[in-house]
Amino acid sequence: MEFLQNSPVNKLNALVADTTSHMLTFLQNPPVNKLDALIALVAVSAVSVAAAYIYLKKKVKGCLDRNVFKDFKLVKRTQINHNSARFRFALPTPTSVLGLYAGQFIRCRGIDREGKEVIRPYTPITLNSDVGYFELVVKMYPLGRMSHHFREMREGEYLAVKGPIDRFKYKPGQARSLGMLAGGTGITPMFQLIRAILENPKDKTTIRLLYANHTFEELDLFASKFPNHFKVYYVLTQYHLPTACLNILTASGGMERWQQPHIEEMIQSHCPPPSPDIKILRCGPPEMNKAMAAHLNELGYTKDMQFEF
Ligand SMILES: Cc1cc2nc3c(=O)[nH]c(=O)nc-3n(C[C@H](O)[C@H](O)[C@H](O)COP(=O)(O)OP(=O)(O)OC[C@H]3O[C@@H](n4cnc5c(N)ncnc54)[C@H](O)[C@@H]3O)c2cc1C
Repeated sequence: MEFLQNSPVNKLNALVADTTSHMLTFLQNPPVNKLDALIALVAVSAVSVAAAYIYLKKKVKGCLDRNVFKDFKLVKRTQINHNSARFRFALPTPTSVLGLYAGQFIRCRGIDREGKEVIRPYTPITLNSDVGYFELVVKMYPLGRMSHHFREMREGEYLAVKGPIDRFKYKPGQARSLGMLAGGTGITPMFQLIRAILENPKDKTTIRLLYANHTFEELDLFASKFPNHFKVYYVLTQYHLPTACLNILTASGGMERWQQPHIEEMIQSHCPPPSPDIKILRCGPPEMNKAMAAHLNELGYTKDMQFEF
């Protein structure tokens, strides 16, 4: 009850009531001179601006706990292809939000095929504007421990989740331009960030994404809707690479697969050039991350200009 009384919404209601009562007094006792009228008008405007400020600044109260795993019910599972699926989890009420901001992710706990506990990070593709549920897109690897848990998961079962985890804190305007290097499911933290930036009309950050994959419908929609802010380059479809290189890029194992000289050329052509006001984000298989860091260092991107999810 005390929480309800002190909640930002209640404070807003109190302010609105206060403003209304001031306005009524103002109307019932019209000011005798212009100075009184001006003072009254300034007071009313100040209260209204404060009310709007509190409303806009109010923090979304999410459903997660940073220290304790909480269970969320799987309500829908949609197979995307032979090894990837979209999982929709219900939040406690239809109006609840998960409470994750751009750049943040969650940790999920599961059981591997040997019955041992396993914990892995995942990035929901939904934002706080999606109420009542959150969604994960998960690629399940044949030998992956958490992959096993997701492969076996059925609708009606619960997933243990904790968070948010925020190693990369994004603030609109923190970089003039973002370059993104993503491979496979490494797209999920990028997707969350791309959505948050493009859906915020005040955020003018430009984004260039180099994605080691085939096309991704949602990204194409963003690219056509925001041509000045967002460009995506698919490594596997836009470059007519020899079959050997395609195999190199699609498969995950082996460092040499990501060390091809043409990858540096792609970075040079499609990412913002090194500068203190840009950031290059990386997320993909470990071998890819390592090789991309080496390429970026070689091209003159300092540590401050890079971030690995
Ligand atoms: C910040 C962050 C967010 C992430 N978000 C998502 C997400 O939204 N969806 C998602 O599907 N994954 C995501 N991942 C990856 C996820 O955390 C796991 O690494 C992945 O699901 C594999 O876990 P596993 O236990 O099944 O595999 P493990 O048991 O750790 O690995 C077993 C084998 O699987 C293969 N493998 C594992 N990971 C990869 C990989 N990334 N690429 C290629 N082969 C691999 C390798 O052959 C490996 O030897 C994210 C990772 C990070 C760091």
